[in-house]
Amino acid sequence: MTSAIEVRDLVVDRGRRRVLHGIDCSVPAGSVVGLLGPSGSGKTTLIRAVVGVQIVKSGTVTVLGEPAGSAALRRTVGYVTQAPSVYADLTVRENARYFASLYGLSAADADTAIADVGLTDAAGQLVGNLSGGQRSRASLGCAMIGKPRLLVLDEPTVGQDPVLRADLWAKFHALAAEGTTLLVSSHVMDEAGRCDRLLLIREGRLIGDDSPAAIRTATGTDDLEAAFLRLIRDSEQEAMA
Ligand SMILES: Nc1ncnc2c1ncn2[C@@H]1O[C@H](COP(=O)(O)OP(=O)(O)OP(=O)(O)O)[C@@H](O)[C@H]1O
Repeated sequence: MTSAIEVRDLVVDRGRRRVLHGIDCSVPAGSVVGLLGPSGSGKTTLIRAVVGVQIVKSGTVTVLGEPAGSAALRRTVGYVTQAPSVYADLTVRENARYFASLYGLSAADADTAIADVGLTDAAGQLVGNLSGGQRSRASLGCAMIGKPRLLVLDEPTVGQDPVLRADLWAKFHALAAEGTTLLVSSHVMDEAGRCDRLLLIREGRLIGDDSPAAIRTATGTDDLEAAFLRLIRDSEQEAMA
């Protein structure tokens, strides 16, 4: 299977601190890959390197065959940050139609994206009046409109109720089945089992890179949270040896 993302020996410093310590990983095309780790472990920094907005100290990040951040990737990579990037003084529909127009797409395409994120009933509402969870879904819908080949989502399910979270994950897999690659960060371990593969990061180092099933087998536990803890312990023992 071809890789949508190849990260080789990536080192990133932020401020005076080393935040990523030589990350190596690849993300297979057409899959949903979860990037999981505790708060402050480096998920957003790795994501920023993938979308090409992070200054890197050394190493390479290749996205869809191009260096991360290349002009050629602007139309093919979608990025949804933790802070919703939609206009608060426009309605959901106006936002979606605006982003659709940037891609030369129709009002119907905008309406489809709104439906995909479960916001049809709120389409006429000003984004500024939406709940936090609705606002992040509006942002996600707008990022999906241009049908990017790679969709990078930083904690997209924060603040969503369980039914909506399940719907969003079903949508992610439907997009992957059509060939889109999704890199989805989360610090909620119960979402890990929904991914095709997992990248487990801790203190700027990758301590797991496999399918949930393989991680369960390797750690001898069905509970992915317990598996993660076991991998942390193993990596600490390795570091001390
Ligand atoms: N602008 C910055 N300047 C200096 N250090 C930063 C900056 N942004 C983040 N960091 C540090 O880099 C480290 C990794 O942060 P990052 O945001 O990548 O973690 P994260 O895993 O995404 O966390 P969270 O789940 O809380 O979003 C943290 O120690 C953080 O304090």
